[in-house]
Amino acid sequence: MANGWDTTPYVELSRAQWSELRKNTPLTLTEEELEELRGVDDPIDLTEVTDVYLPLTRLLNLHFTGSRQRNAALNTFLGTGREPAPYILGIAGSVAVGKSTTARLLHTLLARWPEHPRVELITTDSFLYPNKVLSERDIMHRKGFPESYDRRALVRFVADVKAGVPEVGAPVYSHLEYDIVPGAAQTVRHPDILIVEGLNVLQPAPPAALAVNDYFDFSIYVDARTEHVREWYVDRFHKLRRTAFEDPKSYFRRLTELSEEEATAFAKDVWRDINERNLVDNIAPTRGRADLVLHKGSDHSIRKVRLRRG
Ligand SMILES: Nc1ncnc2c1ncn2[C@@H]1O[C@H](COP(=O)(O)OP(=O)(O)O)[C@@H](O)[C@H]1O
Ligand SMILES: CC(C)(COP(=O)(O)O)[C@@H](O)C(=O)NCCC(=O)O
Repeated sequence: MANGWDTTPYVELSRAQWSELRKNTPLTLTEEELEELRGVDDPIDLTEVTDVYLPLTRLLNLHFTGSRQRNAALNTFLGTGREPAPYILGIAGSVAVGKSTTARLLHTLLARWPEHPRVELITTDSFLYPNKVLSERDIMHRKGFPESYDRRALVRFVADVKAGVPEVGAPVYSHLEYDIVPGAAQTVRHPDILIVEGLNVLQPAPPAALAVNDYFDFSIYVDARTEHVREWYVDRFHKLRRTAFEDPKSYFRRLTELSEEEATAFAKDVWRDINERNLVDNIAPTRGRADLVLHKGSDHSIRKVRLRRG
């Protein structure tokens, strides 16, 4: 408080308060569609879509419109007739926190608004160096850490989309093969909205360079207590052992042969040595930079929302 003014840059709302802000936004998703979008071991239900995601799409729709108006003002000033630049939305958070479910849900929900039907999603794993390069640099155990990504290529990709390049290509990462797929590519074609999801998307740039978040119009950090995310990581690991790892093409196939106890110990070690370290050292410190924080409780459900207002 300075001179009686509330100067904190954040508004923190309980889930109940936030859900009021849905106003009359309609629910456009069915139970079957949600089933398709839900990540491995993510218990999200339609109540959470209604309470949390509908107000969020309402906010993003308003913000998108404001951003288009700002763009148009600039074009009028410059006397240029450029098409409006794509709106870029970043989504950050730990491994196993459920970022991909948030990203996939927003992808589907935002595309159902008439103002922005063309929404594309890219995950930053596409910009991980291939395993061969990671091995040569002796950083295979650092997959997911900032240095394991080709950050220049990622920034160039987002800069090109933002600049209105009609077709922008990116590599493809396979969780199954645990590597970049040789020769595979995905193409983003001038969307209304591009969602960029990944662990490190809120990391600041090195001096005199630009970071991917310099192109973001809005950013979301998916947050939970570290001990809860660890439990989710270990539970998901067990689930993956019974599903994806059974695939003959899975990089992790040998892990299906471990006993339950050995598997728990293995997952806890990977969590502690890789993912928790990355969370504590690189990811969590970027939370304050997000425009919106979705905070989850121990049962994965979103309990609080923090919005940056200035
Ligand atoms: N080893 C794996 N095999 C198959 N799918 C995986 C594996 N690890 C993670 N995934 C899937 O990849 C996606 C991204 O996971 P992750 O980076 O942990 O982020 P988050 O849980 O926040 O979405 C999720 O949909 C997850 O279920
Ligand atoms: C592929 C990931 C680095 C996430 O990539 P993102 O799309 O968030 O950039 C991560 O899911 C991962 O595989 N981490 C390595 C450690 C582990 O296997 O848990």
